[in-house]
Amino acid sequence: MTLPLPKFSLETTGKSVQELSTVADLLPPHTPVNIAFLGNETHQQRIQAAVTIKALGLEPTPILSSRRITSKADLDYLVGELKYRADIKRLMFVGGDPVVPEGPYENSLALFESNILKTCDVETIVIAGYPEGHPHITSDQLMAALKWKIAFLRKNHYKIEITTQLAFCTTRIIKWVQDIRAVGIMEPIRIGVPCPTKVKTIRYFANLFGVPITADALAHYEMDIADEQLDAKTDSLFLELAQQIERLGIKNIYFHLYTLDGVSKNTSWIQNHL
Ligand SMILES: NC(=O)C1=CN([C@@H]2O[C@H](COP(=O)(O)OP(=O)(O)OC[C@H]3O[C@@H](n4cnc5c(N)ncnc54)[C@H](O)[C@@H]3O)[C@@H](O)[C@H]2O)C=CC1
Ligand SMILES: Nc1nc(=O)c2c([nH]1)NC[C@@H]1CN(c3ccc(C(=O)N[C@@H](CCC(=O)O)C(=O)O)cc3)CN21
Repeated sequence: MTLPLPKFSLETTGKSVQELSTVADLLPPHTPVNIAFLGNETHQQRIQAAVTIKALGLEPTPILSSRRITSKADLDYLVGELKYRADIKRLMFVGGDPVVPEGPYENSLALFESNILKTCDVETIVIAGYPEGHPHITSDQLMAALKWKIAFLRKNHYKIEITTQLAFCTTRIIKWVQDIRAVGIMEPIRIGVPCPTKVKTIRYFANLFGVPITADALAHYEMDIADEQLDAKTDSLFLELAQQIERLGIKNIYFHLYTLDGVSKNTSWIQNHL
């Protein structure tokens, strides 16, 4: 079965970026690769990851976690190095997990209002979407913030993309996409779904990110029968999403692949579905 993965993007971390070399030759040139902003990694790792991704002919998309940026100098240093050393064209902004911000930026709205966007001179700004909601932020709050960010970025003439949090439930994903389109947000949406990954790993990250594992997800991933050490499947979720999106005539939808057991594990899976 060939699944539709046109123009997909991937996510990596500082410590696992080297693994990308195993798939780089298979990927379309300039495939966007997000660099997760993890609390236990350093700016050096994030910058090196961007340099590595660029050298592989792919497009680094560093994520800035607003709440983990400790000062304006910290922000200027990180973004300056990403621009200078990896010539980044894309940057993703998220609120970030710390309950109390570690510096002056409470959320991505605050980062937008600093002058970082002007100084970093990137073409595409990516913001987050939450098809399954967020454990600490209400849907109304998320929608208000999304509208604010879109209006701000449109006014400032950026290319905009929305990349979603890990999501498992086709019904909720489709409903969320329709809600976004219904308020006139027609920009590209990359739906964040996991590649085949150990059931144990999926449960761990879903719990960490506050994404519920519904009955729908259990069925789509065959997680209801799977051993914790076996891989959860992904094909039926992909196919069903793609079919529904096509049937409903929703345009500008892509997939963002989370390779939570490491990208080298998913090399042949990605290759088979390109
Ligand atoms: N999608 C992803 O790949 C990632 C998502 N996150 C999650 O994203 C959340 C929100 O990110 P965005 O949608 O970019 O938010 P945002 O920065 O655009 O803010 C949206 C609204 O949520 C509030 N908010 C943001 N972070 C919060 C938090 N940790 N606790 C309570 N309220 C918060 C903001 O004040 C604002 O009202 C983060 O808190 C984090 O849990 C974090 C890292 C990566
Ligand atoms: N609320 C929230 N916080 C986050 O930090 C976050 C999200 N949501 N949503 C998705 C992204 C993806 N994130 C992550 C976080 C950790 C790994 C990670 O540790 N990966 C392992 C790879 C696999 C392995 O070999 O086991 C690594 O070592 O990099 C990957 C993606 C973080 N992200």
